[in-house]
This record gives sequence, C-alpha cells and structure tokens, in this order.
Amino acid sequence: MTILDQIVAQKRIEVAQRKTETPVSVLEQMPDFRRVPLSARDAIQDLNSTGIIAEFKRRSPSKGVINDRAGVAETTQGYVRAGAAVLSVLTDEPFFGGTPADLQAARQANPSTPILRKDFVIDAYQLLEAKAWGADLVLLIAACLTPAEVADLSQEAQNLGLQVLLEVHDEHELDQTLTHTVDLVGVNNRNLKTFETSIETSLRLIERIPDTFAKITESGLHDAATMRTLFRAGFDGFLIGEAFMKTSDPAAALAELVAQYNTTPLPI
Ligand SMILES: O=P(O)(O)OC[C@@H](O)[C@@H](O)c1c[nH]c2ccccc12
Repeated sequence: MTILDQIVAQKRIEVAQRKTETPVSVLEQMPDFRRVPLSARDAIQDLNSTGIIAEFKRRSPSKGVINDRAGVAETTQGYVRAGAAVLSVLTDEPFFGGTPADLQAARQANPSTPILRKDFVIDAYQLLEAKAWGADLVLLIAACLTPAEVADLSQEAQNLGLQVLLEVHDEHELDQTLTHTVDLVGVNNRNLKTFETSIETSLRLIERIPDTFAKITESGLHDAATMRTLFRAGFDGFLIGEAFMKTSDPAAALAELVAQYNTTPLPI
C-alpha cells in the first residue's frame, strides 16, 4: 500500500464522518458559501505576477514536521506582501497537520488573494466544504481519481464557481484525465513512491499540456535558476511550500527568492 493509498483510505473515513456531522444544508448557510471566488488563473497569468503559489504546510509524510510554530494568518499575509500570487493551505490533518480553520483564517486574513484548498478530494462533498470555508480553487490529484471522477468533480467545482488545479505525475495520468473543466494543470515533481523530486518530470510533461490551461510546476522548488529554466520551458506558476516553511520566517524566504528570481537572467 503506497502512502497515497493510505491517505485516501483515511480520507474516505473522514469524509463519511464529516458528512454526518455537518450536513450540506449547514455548509450552504455559511457566509463564504455565497462569496464570488477569485480567479487563481488570472492571478498567475497576470504579466506582473510572480506566478508563485505559496503553501502553508506544517508537516508532510515525506519530511515529518516542517514548521509547527508559524501562525497561518501572519504567514499567509507575509506571503502576499512578499509577492505570492496565490495561497495554498493544507486542510488534511492526519498527514499534513492542516485544518479547515487554517483555510478559514487564511481567507479572513487575505480577502483579495486566491486560495487553494490543498487536500485529497475524492467526493463532491469536499467541494462544498471548500466553498463554505472560503477557497477559490481546489486540487484534484489524478493519481487517486478515475478519469470519470476527475470529469465529474471538476464539472461540479465549476458549477460552484471554483477553479480546478489538476495534478499529474506522468504522461498517462495527463492523457487520461485532462478535461476542459480544469483550469490549471500542475505537474508534481515528487515521485509519490520514492518521495524524490526531479524537475525532469515537469520538463518532460510540459510539451503535452495545451496552452488553454495555466501550467504549474509543483514540489521540490527552492532556487531562482531552476524556476527560470521552468519558466523558459513554458510554466506560468510555481507551487512552493517546504523551501519557505522550513525557515523561521517563511515570508522573508519568499521575498528573498523573488528578489533572486528577478535578477536571474533567462537561460539561453
Ligand atoms: O513543499 P514543496 O516541496 O515545495 O511542495 C509543495 C507542494 O507541491 C506539495 O506540498 C504537494 C504537491 N501535491 C500535493 C498533494 C497533497 C499534498 C501536498 C502536495
């Protein structure tokens, strides 16, 4: 059983429980349910954007505890001040130490920045939660969904006004699951079996992503030269968590990376 299988098995139990605790009618009455979501895609493709999706992540299965001291409101506001185009907030508790309250706090603290609900979405109920908690977009991970599930969930998200970031790890996932109801395609550089990251994955898959989607490279990114290489290859955005969160001042780490990026020339 891979770690992803374990996470998904746990998630099914969690979602079943949440559904009984909080009926859909309660989610629909939460104030943010009626909020008009912001466009992450526009924020990333804006010419003046850094393209950075800055992630709030306390821990992960691969790294253990990354940061158990940072506050979510302060950190995400710092990210935005330092140039983050979009925020990503983990809401999975068992494996990543995130909570729904983290997402809600990030929303309150950052009214005009798009926020990704970072979780393992396997059920349309979680899209309603995302909307009620103030998210603007959701992640769908091809590795844990069938093509039909990706199609259904992304259509449902679109009906709610939420954008979708579809995460893929290889050609097969991309070819099987990409559908027009997705807005952004993320290539995860992390091999979910070995946890190793390699930007070769992004450089290989970019060719196959049509230009109608915003293109995001995810995981293991920490230096401006690599980001320039990926930008040159066609990526619009960069999803970065650990490189910021492992420092004592995540926002300062983001500001430093942006400063380096702006003075790093494009590779030939
Ligand atoms: O912390 P990193 O290596 O910068 O990676 C961020 C993000 O890509 C990673 O957290 C991630 C990518 N896909 C996921 C799916 C679930 C949870 C986490 C993730």
